[in-house]
Amino acid sequence: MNFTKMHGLGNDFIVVAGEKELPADADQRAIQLCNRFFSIGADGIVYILPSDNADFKMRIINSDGSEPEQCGNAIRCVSKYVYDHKLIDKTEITVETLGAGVQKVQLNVQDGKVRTVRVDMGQPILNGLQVPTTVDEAKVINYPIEVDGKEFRFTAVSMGNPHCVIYVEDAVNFDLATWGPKLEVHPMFPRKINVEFATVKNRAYTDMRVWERGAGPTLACGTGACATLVSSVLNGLTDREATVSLKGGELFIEWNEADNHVYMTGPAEEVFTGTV
Ligand SMILES: N[C@@H](CCC[C@H](N)C(=O)O)C(=O)O
Repeated sequence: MNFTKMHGLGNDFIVVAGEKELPADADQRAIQLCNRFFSIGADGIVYILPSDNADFKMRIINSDGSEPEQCGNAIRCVSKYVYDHKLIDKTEITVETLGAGVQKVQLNVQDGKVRTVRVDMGQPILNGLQVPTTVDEAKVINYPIEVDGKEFRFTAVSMGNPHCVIYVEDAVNFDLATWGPKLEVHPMFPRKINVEFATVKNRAYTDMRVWERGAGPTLACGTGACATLVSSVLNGLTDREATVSLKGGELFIEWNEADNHVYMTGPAEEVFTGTV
């Protein structure tokens, strides 16, 4: 299998193009090839496939073999890949996702290569049961949750995939490894959840660290950054445009009042190619 190793702010993927559909053993391949000690190593495998209603279809498999509905950093990598590898010759493209519909992407090209990518990530889903959580409310904002006798408060947002955002005093030094995995599988989240720990620095800047469903602690999460901005607006903490600072770098996120869509802008990088 030919592959290209790519990343969005250190959230890294084995990108595979040229297959017609997802391989039957996609889960096992991901578990094996994403292993950082015995194989290539990555947070997931991303397949660029043909689509009937968009320029391309993207499917992503997490490093534990599970398939999420959407991935913000992967969609930027896919968009860079198809342009830089000349599979397409335009700077406005569409990418079909499993659970977030067809997304519109704008490529910022300099010297013939894509440098940054702006993605229309669609409308956030806020209904508690639809995120999904077990909370039957139109919005789940600053809601209590108990883990091992400790109470947190979370805001639930789906960007196609489920997120819970928790505000802490110091996200950068927060004990992600202890609380992330416990919250990921908490019974309030029927399809598990991505967990964002955030600290708002000012109305336009937020620190965030993420524990991803199916991948653990990653250096960045695009959908997580979008969920964090939406949560911060719902909690009255930031404006509708803000920078979210992750371990691997910064993403600029806008939640447009007119169309209710969330827009994410950030880089994508190619690291190396190989055959396995
Ligand atoms: N890293 C991603 C999200 C990948 C999927 C996630 N682990 C899930 O299971 O929902 C991003 O950049 O959005």
